Amino acid sequence: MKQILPLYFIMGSQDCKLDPAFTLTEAIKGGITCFQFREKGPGSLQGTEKVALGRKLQRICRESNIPFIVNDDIELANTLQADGIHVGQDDMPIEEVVHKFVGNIIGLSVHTVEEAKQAATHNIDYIGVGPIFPTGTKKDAKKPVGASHIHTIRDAGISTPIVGIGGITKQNAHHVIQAGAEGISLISAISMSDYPQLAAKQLKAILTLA
Ligand SMILES: Cc1ncsc1CCOP(=O)(O)O
Ligand SMILES: C=C1C=NC(C)=NC1=N
Ligand SMILES: [Mg+2]
Repeated sequence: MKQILPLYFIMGSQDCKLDPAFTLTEAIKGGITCFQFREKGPGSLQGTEKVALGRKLQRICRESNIPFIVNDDIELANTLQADGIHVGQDDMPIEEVVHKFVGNIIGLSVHTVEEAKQAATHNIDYIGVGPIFPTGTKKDAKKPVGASHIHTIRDAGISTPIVGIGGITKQNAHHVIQAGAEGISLISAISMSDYPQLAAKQLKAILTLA
């Protein structure tokens, strides 16, 4: 997980300023360590178009040995033989995901310390803790918890690998690492950039300095 979590890019076509394949290719050149295909919400693709884009982005990841993770959709994750799946608290119960998902990386969204404690009782590879900062990308995001919440989770004795998520930019990314997260996961800081390779490079540099 240590190699995978540092700079965890998440994107769907609905989040993308430029062409998704171009943005992903550039982000990989810029040093992302993991990619999550999250085709969801207003303006996202459905059905065969969603599968086709997933396959296209998975191919780009495979060429560079970057783990390809699918958000929420276990049928899609199994159809694509994705490396991992990420589910939310109100998606398929984690016991069912562990049982049904054929790949090997399982991630879970976590907001409260209680949810983090629950997650630690399952064989989960990482938890996505957030939203850390205010975000406009996820319409139904919960109240921002601040980077200190990661510290609180660590103080509760939870050692599950953590990526922070929500409103993370090159200006605030260091707070997330200093609070005890293994990495940062983000959408718009790269997906809305005119220069996704530079955006990824700058975020990666901050991680090494944090
Ligand atoms: C998927 C998700 N979960 C909590 S906040 C969020 C959106 C993160 O997007 P951004 O990095 O653009 O704030
Ligand atoms: C909601 C999410 C939280 N964390 C991660 C890593 N991905 C997500 N889709
Ligand atoms: Mg979800």
